[in-house]
Formats: sequence, C-alpha cells, structure tokens
Amino acid sequence: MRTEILRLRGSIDNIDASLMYLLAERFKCTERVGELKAQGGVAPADPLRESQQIERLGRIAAEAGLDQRFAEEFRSFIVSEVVRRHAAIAAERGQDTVLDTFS
Ligand SMILES: O=C(O)C(=O)C[C@]1(C(=O)O)C=C[C@@H](O)C=C1
Repeated sequence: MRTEILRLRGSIDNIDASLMYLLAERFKCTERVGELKAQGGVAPADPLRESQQIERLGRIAAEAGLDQRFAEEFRSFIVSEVVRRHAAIAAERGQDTVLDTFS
C-alpha cells in the first residue's frame, strides 16, 4: 500500500508541476490580451467568448470523464482572475472608457 501511494504521489507531483507551468503560460497570454484590450478600449470580460469556452470545455470534460460542474468552476475561477487583472491593467493606464467587447 505505502509503495503504491508513494508512486502515485510521484505522478501527482509531476501533474501539479505541469498545471503550474500551463497556468503560467496561460497567464502570460492573457496578460498580453489585457494590454491590447486596454490599448483598444475593449472591455475586460467577453461574455460571448466565455459562453463558447463553457460549451467547449463542458464537452471536453464529459469526454474526459471529468465532472462538468467542477470543470466549469475551475474555468470560472481562472477567468475571473484574468478579468480582475484586465480591469487593473486598464485602470493603471487610466483607460476606463470601454467601447465594446472583443467578440
Ligand atoms: O479572450 C479574451 O477576450 C480574454 O480576455 C481571455 C479570457 C480567458 O481568460 O480565456 C478572459 C476574459 C474574457 O471574458 C474571456 C476570455
């Protein structure tokens, strides 16, 4: 039992590290999107894009055998942080006139 748990923990640690690297890459991309949106006077959040993500990731989660409610909570947790960051970038630049969403 101990040996198997220790072996599984090795894989869990590798998976957790991959998630951190993937999240860091994702935030690098969204940081740049935030700068471009602030420059263009585009709203931090894009509800149309998010509904497309919810639909797509729900399908992928079901296919992968992942709980769809969990998948949506995870997506929403990350995207909320992105939107908060986008609003902060816009505020730092004194860019509070929002023209429209990107979609
Ligand atoms: O695609 C965008 O417009 C983004 O700003 C990125 C992102 C995301 O993190 O995926 C974040 C906020 C938007 O509401 C939609 C998507």
